[in-house]
Amino acid sequence: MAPTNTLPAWAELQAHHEIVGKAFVLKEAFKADPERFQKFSTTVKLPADISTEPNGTEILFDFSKNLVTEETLDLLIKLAEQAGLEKKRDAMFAGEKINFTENRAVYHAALRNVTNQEMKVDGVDVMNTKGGVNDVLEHMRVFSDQVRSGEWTGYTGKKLTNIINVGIGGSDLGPVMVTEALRHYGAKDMTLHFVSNIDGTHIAEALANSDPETTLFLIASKTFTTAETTTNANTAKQWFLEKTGGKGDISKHFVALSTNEEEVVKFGIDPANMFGFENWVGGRYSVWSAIGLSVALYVGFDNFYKFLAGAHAMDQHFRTAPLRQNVPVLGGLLSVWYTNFFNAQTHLVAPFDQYLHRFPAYLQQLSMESNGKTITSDGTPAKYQTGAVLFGEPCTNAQHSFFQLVHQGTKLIPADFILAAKSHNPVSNNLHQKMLASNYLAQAEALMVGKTADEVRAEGNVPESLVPHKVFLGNRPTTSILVGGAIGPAELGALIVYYEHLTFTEGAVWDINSFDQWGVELGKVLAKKILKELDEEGNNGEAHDASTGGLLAAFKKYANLS
Ligand SMILES: O=P(O)(O)OC[C@H]1O[C@@H](O)[C@H](O)[C@@H](O)[C@@H]1O
Repeated sequence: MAPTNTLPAWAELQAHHEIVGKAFVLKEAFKADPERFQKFSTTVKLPADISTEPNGTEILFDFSKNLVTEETLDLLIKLAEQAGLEKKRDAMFAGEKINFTENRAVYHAALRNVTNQEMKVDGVDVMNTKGGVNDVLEHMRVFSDQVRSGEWTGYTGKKLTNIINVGIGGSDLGPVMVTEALRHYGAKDMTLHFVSNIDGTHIAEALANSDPETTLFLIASKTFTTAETTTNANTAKQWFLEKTGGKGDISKHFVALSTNEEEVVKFGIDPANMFGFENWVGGRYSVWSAIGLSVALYVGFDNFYKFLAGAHAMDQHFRTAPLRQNVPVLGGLLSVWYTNFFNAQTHLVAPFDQYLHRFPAYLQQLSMESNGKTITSDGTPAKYQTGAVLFGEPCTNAQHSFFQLVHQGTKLIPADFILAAKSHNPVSNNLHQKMLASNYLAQAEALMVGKTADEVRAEGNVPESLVPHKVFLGNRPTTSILVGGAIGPAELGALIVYYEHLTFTEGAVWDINSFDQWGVELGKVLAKKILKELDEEGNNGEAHDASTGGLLAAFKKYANLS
């Protein structure tokens, strides 16, 4: 396609930013238009049979505290249309190979296609084919039921209650985030560990309090060749065999979640205990696949299925809602607006929800591995900014640390705030949840209205020299997401998919391939080479630049390597 910044709507947006965007005062917009909240907010309703609410949970997306007018949204949608967003979306759902640098379809939506719509890649029905989506789901159901009920036992006949997931990147972040988010639904007799880091501390700490008789290892790796995962898995296998004096039965204690049967078998896992998926599932989208087995084990298959169903509901919304009411599209276009026209560099996501404490970390991979790209579809560098730096922490904690910069720093930090109306833990007569909600509301309002010098003075007793320090410029944009019930599996599924398609929308407009990740390769290759050098006697890194060589030599000296 033509470079995004040469599309007619881009120039229109630039002109609109000069005239309207730069001068836009959010609090004035609310005064001028009493309907602004209604006009700029949209509610998505989940099906009742999967929701935490009897009539179906509503999720309200309030975009009204963003620096936009109706004309801004119209122009952004025009840009999306000119960039071919709908065509690209439909191509993804049609199983076309839109991941063109790896010649792969991007079809993780099939994994949560709970209405069993026809979905095909290369003419093959991925849902109902042997070993396809429905078969793997059934395998996951049977296995998770057996482990949870105690029918599947370890080599001494004991129930497996200690689950260790070994995986990294998408094979870790999704399972960790989702099991934490759904802890309320988790089996009370189960302990979960997630080992990802090559730092031996990670596996050592997980094994330290584990009993081999009751431990189940899930070796989670799409490729089954990732250095961290294969090394940690081998260490786990060695530990298991040593601890059981060679009597331990690998087939009862190790299962593989992977696309690579050959490597799984080489490792020593019975293919019958392999839960497969296809290469059209990107690592960062794999929690919906067999990689989500830890979730199914922990919260039970029925809840895992509701998680998929909530995700599917958001897929349906993204596929069918008009762009102007399409929440992931609006979220993505707002990100484009701030990134490309306001020169914002970041995207803050702050869940007002302790269970969602790993949500920002999960979104970092989703967003930054997808859209941290410079090269556009024709192989030339983008002449505009792409992926923002996504960061976040749960609130209210974040308010007591980096929110200083969000309120009074020199940078524009567009922020998303997420809250559930109902807490799973309404302790102290729901006081905590009301305080949480008051902060959720107050932060967005404070960021918008700010505080003028006159308002500071009116508070009295403020020395004039302090006044500028107490001024808040305000006019800082937020999107508020309010889940109408509690965050259960379906609500969580829908929230994740909101961000997936928001990321898709950004990538479609920026004309980049959001589905590869070549940028992670260079460091991996170099690390392999350096690992050999660490063992080579007399090699003091002479082949490297002076800094790398100097550090390598110093490491060898301090670590007593020759
Ligand atoms: O699941 P695998 O094959 O072990 O890969 C883990 C991760 O490996 C990283 O190198 C990739 O950048 C991620 O996208 C991926 O999720």
